[in-house]
Amino acid sequence: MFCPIEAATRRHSKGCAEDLRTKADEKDASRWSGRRDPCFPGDCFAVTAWSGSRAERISRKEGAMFILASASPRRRALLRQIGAQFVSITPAVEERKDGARPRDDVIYNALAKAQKVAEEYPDHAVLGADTAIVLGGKSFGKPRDAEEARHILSLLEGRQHTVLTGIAWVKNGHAVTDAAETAVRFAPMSQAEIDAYVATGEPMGKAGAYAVQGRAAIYIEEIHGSFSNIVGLPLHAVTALARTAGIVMEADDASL
Ligand SMILES: Cc1cn([C@H]2C[C@H](O)[C@@H](COP(=O)(O)OP(=O)(O)OP(=O)(O)O)O2)c(=O)[nH]c1=O
Repeated sequence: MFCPIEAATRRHSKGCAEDLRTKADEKDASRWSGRRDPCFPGDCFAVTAWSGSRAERISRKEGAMFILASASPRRRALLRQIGAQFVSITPAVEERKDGARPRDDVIYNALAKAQKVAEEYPDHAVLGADTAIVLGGKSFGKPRDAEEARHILSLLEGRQHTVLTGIAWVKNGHAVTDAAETAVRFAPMSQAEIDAYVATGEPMGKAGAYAVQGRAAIYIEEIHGSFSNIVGLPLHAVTALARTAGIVMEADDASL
């Protein structure tokens, strides 16, 4: 069952729920009242009633069942892989990476991304996600530049780390959240191998400075857990969470 967004946020971040609430309040205070009913199974919808220029692009995609709040081509590819019908909108969100509680951070960021888009499209289901890797209690996101990519890879090589992806569905002012964890063991890499890999450009835009679905695959010795989680969207968790919230991801989905 959906929780009110502010409650879901508060669970994962002391003080941050108020930040989101304040922004939303500034935009449209009335949106937060009268939207406290849970979303019942079968309460699905097609994304059809749009207005404005960005919405025109969206409305051409008939049958979209939800909005992916993401700029990530990997997340889009994963959802297409399972036949989900969606449109994507890039949210402008400042991501939180304080490192002390990485699981809370990825859930908070996923919720912030979904909530940002839901502010604009409050009647539609919105999916947000955030991926980080954790090694020795320290969390790493996307590298700023090649130097940082080399540094992160020099820490990962020859060791096991955890990939965490937070996910959040938001609809009608309510949210459900979860996070998936995958253990990944890197083979030892020489400095020359790290330099050559970074020179391909592949690490940029990827949490942990590598792409398991790309050239980095030759350095991945072991994976325990969801593969799609490493690539940015744990498909089992995403669909299971959607089901609990009564969100349908494709038009002819009869699983509810
Ligand atoms: C570890 C790993 C991450 N990644 C990617 C998935 C995500 O796109 C990215 C993690 O960064 P995120 O900040 O989670 O996502 P993003 O900035 O790409 O997209 P958005 O915030 O708009 O949703 O790293 C891979 O593609 N392969 C991998 O092996």
